[in-house]
Amino acid sequence: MEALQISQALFASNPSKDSKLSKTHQRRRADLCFFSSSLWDRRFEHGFSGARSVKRWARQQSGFSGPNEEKKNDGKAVLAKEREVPFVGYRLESQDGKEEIESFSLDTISDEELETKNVGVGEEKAKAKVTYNIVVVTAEASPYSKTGGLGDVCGSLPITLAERRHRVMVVSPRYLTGNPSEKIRNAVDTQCSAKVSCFGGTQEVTFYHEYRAGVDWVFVDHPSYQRSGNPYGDSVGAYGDNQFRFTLLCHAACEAPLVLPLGGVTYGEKCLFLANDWHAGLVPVLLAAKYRPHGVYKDARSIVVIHNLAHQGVEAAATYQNLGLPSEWYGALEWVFPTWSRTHALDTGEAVNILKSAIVTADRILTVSQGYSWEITTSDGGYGLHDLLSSRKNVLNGITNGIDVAEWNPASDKHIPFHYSIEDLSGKVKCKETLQKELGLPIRPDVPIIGFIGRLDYQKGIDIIQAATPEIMQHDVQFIMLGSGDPQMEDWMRATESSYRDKFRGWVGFNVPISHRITAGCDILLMPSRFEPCGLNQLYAMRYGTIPVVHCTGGLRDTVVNFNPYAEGGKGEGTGWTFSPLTKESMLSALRLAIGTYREHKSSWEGLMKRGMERDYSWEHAAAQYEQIFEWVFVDPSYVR
Ligand SMILES: Nc1ncnc2c1ncn2[C@@H]1O[C@H](COP(=O)(O)OP(=O)(O)O[C@H]2O[C@H](CO)[C@@H](O)[C@H](O)[C@H]2O)[C@@H](O)[C@H]1O
Repeated sequence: MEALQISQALFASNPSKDSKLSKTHQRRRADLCFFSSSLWDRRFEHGFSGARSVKRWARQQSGFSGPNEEKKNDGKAVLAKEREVPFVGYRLESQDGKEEIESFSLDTISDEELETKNVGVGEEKAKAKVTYNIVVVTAEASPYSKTGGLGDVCGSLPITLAERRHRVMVVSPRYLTGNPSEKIRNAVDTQCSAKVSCFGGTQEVTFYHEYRAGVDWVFVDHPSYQRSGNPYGDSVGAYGDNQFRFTLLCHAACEAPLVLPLGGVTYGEKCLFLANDWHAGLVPVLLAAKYRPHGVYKDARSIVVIHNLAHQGVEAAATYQNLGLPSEWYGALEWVFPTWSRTHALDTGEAVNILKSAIVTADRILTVSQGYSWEITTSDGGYGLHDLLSSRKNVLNGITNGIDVAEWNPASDKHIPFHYSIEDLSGKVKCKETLQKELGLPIRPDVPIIGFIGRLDYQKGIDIIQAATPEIMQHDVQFIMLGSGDPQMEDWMRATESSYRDKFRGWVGFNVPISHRITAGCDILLMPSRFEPCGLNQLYAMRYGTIPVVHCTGGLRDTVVNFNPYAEGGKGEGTGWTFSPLTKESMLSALRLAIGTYREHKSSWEGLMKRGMERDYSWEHAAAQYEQIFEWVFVDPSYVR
């Protein structure tokens, strides 16, 4: 606080400097005078060293002066007016243009009402009535970076939110080596940088930007993101400095709305941060501890979105001092391991837990299905955080993920050899034959193919698959697994392939086109996940007429309806099989039912396929539910003031 007073005094007593500042700088300084001296210094420096380039870049982006053009990455220019003029803060607007807020409750509203209120009728995309400036902070966003479902969600939900007229920025690292999409290289250097005080020094990050599909994709550039391997690790294991890398991301993401004049205007302080998983977990803490005490981000809100509670960003307690947080905020991150999990007698179990800090400081908490939102409040599913999560139950919601229905569409998928639809399924049989040929399996359209796609991780129940494989192989089936992760499991897949040459294929690696071809070519998708916050592969499978056989947990329980052949006057209902408990025996009996139905009851099988294919998996419905949460988060005062 002392530092703050000094910086303000200095500021006030130096009018000569003021006169040299442009109006923009003065405006920025008005924001900045709330900052502590170190923050102020950084901003001040930024204002002089970076402002020229920021302004130049802003001109390119917005056409504020000079030709009214916006330069695209391919060198072509598009009129700035084609881009909807951004706004600062959130706006309330009814269809006839008058300002209005209509509030309704998710608990009381029916799905049909929600459709007509927000999802829209007919072909035209729905527009939100209340729109916000949204900053999605994430470790991955497809197609720029993806190791799993987090990338899918953060690559597609923002586009739907933007289509609904929210102003949306996605902030993620600019990974350059390893397994990045070439697309990340299209982003242009904004020549705008921020200095972050953490880990005992000052780190400079630079912002890159691409405006695509109505979304501002912002990439934080720093040497620590330029590694071989994937975003989190390489063949040796997880990177040792992931806490550092994602601390930088969080600091940078908090700066981005203040300093980046995207489309000519910054997002400003009245924005809503969606902090995804532990990697973005410091964002709510930074808002509360670093910015709000200085009057900045007082009107912002934050929601932590939990895609996977098993990963919490836990490190030794001593690392707290590296995070760039005031010492008095230690309690927010403090985490003590239970005695039984300590490694030796002198181990005090003291640690810092980044996801925990987000849970205790964010304004609201979201998970990616309703089932999972309940599971995480139980001791079985809460990974030690269940009591904390239960204590915030009133702001904890679950919204089932949607999918990118353009990328995952069997009628137009660029990765599959033949297209098909609910009206004409013939292309699926051809996809199956092509897949068998591609993988060197006997080409037999009559044999059911079982598929598995996913990280080779304990979460995904791969040990159950491993235990059940000898019995699965006794059936006349083919089994294809695609995955990477646990090296022992990778070896097991290779060994199993050589034991069952005509029945089993194990593709070790991460390959998006192959995942599409397996989804299209298989008949059954197996997901014995131990827990599954939402799960996307079962959604992709159902959209592709591939029948999911899943453990009845989390989002799998919420999205797969168990097959009942007697329902609907014998027409049957359901879209797959759900089994419980998670044992080899119950998985095998569900698989036996599926295989038997495939062989003996062709019309029931076709019914299963069609019911799955006709469901709406788009993000529209979920986006409307997100908007309800956005409305609530701004109705309440911020949780930490
Ligand atoms: N080897 C491989 N090659 C190619 N593609 C591969 C692959 N392995 C996995 N994938 C792809 O990665 C994605 C995995 O998504 P999931 O939702 O099934 O799981 P994940 O556990 O990563 O996500 C977490 O976040 C998501 C999003 O919220 C939740 O749905 C989920 O339950 C939660 O565990 C899918 O697109 C899948 O096709």
